[in-house]
Order: sequence, then C-alpha cells, then structure tokens
Amino acid sequence: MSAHGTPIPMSSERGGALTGEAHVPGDKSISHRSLILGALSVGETKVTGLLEGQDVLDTGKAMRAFGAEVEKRGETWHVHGVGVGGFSEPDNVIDCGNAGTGVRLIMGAMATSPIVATFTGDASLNKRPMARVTDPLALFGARAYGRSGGRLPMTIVGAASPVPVRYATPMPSAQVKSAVLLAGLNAPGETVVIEREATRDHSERMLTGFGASVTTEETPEGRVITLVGQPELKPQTIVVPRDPSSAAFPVCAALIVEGSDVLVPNIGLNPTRAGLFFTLQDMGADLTFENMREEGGEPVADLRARFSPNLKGIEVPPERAASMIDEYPVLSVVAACAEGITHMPGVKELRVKESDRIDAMATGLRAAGVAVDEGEDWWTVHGCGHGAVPGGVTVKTHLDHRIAMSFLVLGMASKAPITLDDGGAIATSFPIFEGLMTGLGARITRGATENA
Ligand SMILES: O=C(O)C1=C[C@@H](OP(=O)(O)O)[C@@H](O)[C@H](O)C1
Ligand SMILES: C=C(OP(=O)(O)O)C(=O)O
Repeated sequence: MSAHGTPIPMSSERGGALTGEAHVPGDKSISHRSLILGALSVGETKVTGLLEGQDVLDTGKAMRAFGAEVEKRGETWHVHGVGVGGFSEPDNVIDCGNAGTGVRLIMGAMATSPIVATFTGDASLNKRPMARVTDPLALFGARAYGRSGGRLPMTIVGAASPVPVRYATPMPSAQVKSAVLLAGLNAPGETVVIEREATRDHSERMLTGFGASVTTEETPEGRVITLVGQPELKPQTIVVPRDPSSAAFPVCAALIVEGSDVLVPNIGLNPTRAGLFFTLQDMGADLTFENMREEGGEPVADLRARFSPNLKGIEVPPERAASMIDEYPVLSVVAACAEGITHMPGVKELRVKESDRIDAMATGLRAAGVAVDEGEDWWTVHGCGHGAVPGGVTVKTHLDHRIAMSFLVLGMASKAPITLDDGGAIATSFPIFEGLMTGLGARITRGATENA
C-alpha cells in the first residue's frame, strides 16, 4: 500500500546479468534500538546510517510522543532523551504501522512507568500476537487491555511500582527478550531473561554500550541474560551498520541470475544474524566474504555474490533458524532455482510475522510452478533447477515487505515475469530497493505485466 492506502502493483522479469555494488540501508533492528535507547538516555544521542524505512520512522514518531526530541539535521539523527523512567504519557494513540519490533520494544520500554498508552498498527500488525510480550510485562506489574487473542489495538497501563522479573522466553524471539530487558530498565534490582536458543543480541550489546550492566552466561538452561535496573543511560554516537537482512536480496538475486557479479559492501556478520550466508554457501553458492574486519565490536565484511549455476538443495539446520529467521522467504526463492530438495525445519515463528510467511511463499511458489510441502513448523521446496521456474503469475504480498521483495527476486530468474498485487510494504524496511536493484540491471516495473 502507498501512504494513501492505494495498492502498488509491481512486476519483475528476466533481463541481463546483475552487476555492480549494492549499498543497502542501515540495519532495521539496530535503528529501532538506537531511537528507543536514545530516548531513554539523559542527553543527546547522535545516529548516522539510520534506516529511514517506515517501521523506524514510526518508532521515531512514537519516541516523540513519549517526550523525547527526535530530529534529523543534515545526515545525522539527533535524539534528545528523557532518561530511564522519564517517559511522559502520550496524548494520542501510538501507531506503529507495520512494525512488530517497534510496537513490542516500545511496549516494554513504557511498561514500567506510571503512564498509560494505547497502541495500534496496520492491518498486518493488528493480526499479530502481543500476549508474548504482555504476559511477561504483567509480571512487572503492567496491565494490558487489547482485542481478543491479545491483538492490537491495545492499551498498556504501566506499573506504578514495578518489580524485577525472571523470565524464560517460551519461543525464540529477540523482540520478547528485548521487551523484557527494556521493561527491566525501570525496575529496581536484577531482571533476568533466559533464552533456550540464541536470538539476535543487539539489545544486550547496545544496552551495554549505553552504560547499563548486562551480563550473558551460557548455561545448561540456555543463555541467561541479567540486567541491573535503574541505570542512568549515557547518550551515544552510533553508526548503524548495513542490514544483512536487506543484503540478502541483492545477494540471492545475483546467485540465480545468469552472469551476475555483485558486491554488497559493509555488511554486519554478527553470528546471531548471518545464518543465511552460511546456508547459501552450503548450497554451493559462489558467495565470499571479502575484507573481513571488526567495526564497533562486530564482524563486518563485503559480500561478493556471483551467479551460481550448480546450487543444490540442502537440509537447513533448525538450530540456525533464529539467525536467519527473516531470510527464509528469499532462501525459498533460491531453493526453487536449485537442483533437489531444500528442507527447512524448526520455523514455526514464520507463521506469525507480517504474514504467515510459509503460507504466503508456498502459495505464490506453487502458482509459479514450484512444488512446496509444508507442516506447522517446517516446509520443503522442490527445486526446479537453474532457469527452470515457470513464473508468469500474480502473487499476493499480504502487506509483507519480505514476501514482496522475495517474489520480485524470483521474477528476475523465472521464465515468465512475476507480478505483485502490492509492493507498497517494501518501504517499511528497504525504501531504496527498487532503485538499488534496477541500478544493478534488474528489470522491475510498476504495474502488472501482460502475461502475468
Ligand atoms: O528484535 C528484532 O529487531 C527482530 C526480531 C525478529 O523477530 P522475533 O523476535 O519475533 O523473532 C525479527 O523477525 C524482526 O525482523 C526483528
Ligand atoms: C519480521 C519482521 O519485522 P517486524 O517483526 O519488526 O515487523 C521483518 O522485518 O522481517
């Protein structure tokens, strides 16, 4: 959808090779956290490289509503924070748009202050489960009143006298972990989160960077993360690294489009995020990490992806799922262009993203001529081999940016074009996607193609 609610049909078709450099935008997870932690600090945080996707802009707006000053001057975002416990009560409903990360982290950040806030989102976000955060927030003393099934719109009444919490996350979710840690900031004493499977650790790293005491211990129970409450967070100067989840699209497109050779510079390879790239290498992708280095304590590399005619289906290790959870849709596109079967187990969480991503991809891939099997927490793509996916269909994107971009990548390699009913959601995480991909040589057009 456009900002005015009108669908934006888009199509992609086979063209020549993709070549050149792809400078993808800043990391979405780190961008949300930069604004939220900046708002909870005392003084001015400066952020460059912030992702200016709608999800993050909505978080910026929300931080203003809670009393922080957030503005862009030149290329730098300035966040003048109000300190832990300093949020004021918003005088209107907080609209987090399409962003699960935005709404869940902000609910955590306000739940231990004596204020009330009502949250809503778009048609996709208002279908997503919120009890996964409101259950642990209730342990701090916060109350939540939402629609049935724990859906938005929802009002959170923050705890007036919060108590610290010890909470084992029932599902692998960095959003849940982060909501609990952010709530723990304004509770006296130690808040502990235990996660059985490691999920992205940006909150732990950034909270430490902002001056909170956060320790992580690997134990037989899982990762035990302990935060000491009521710190004074110190403002930071943040350079947001480029997003590996966005890098996935030019990388995967280069692997399946004949003759391609694409460099994607400066991609963070935090091990809790990089699972897709190792999976692609396991499939036989010509994908190399060049100029490996450390920046801001995180491993960074330039990714070089070249056309790979001999991709093979594999069994994707379920223990890798959390480190590539947002990349399964585009992985399934690469799997469709590979020889043999790719089995992806342990991915139940895909069913509660912006759409049911297993269902959305399976439906579109089948329509495009690819066999897909699925169960509640797994799916299997039967590869057609290089250049052999028929395509020639219109697919539904369900307000889901990753579904939209994945099918546009498929259309670059399939025999006949792929059309999206609506590519508007791409702007939530990767507003420059169309220009960046066409700059590499991809053929993307607005509107439907004749044979789709
Ligand atoms: O914490 C984060 O920044 C995110 C966590 C993941 O969600 P879950 O926590 O629901 O797995 C991921 O899908 C999302 O894009 C960003
Ligand atoms: C799942 C995603 O985001 P969110 O949960 O923030 O909506 C995503 O970006 O793929």
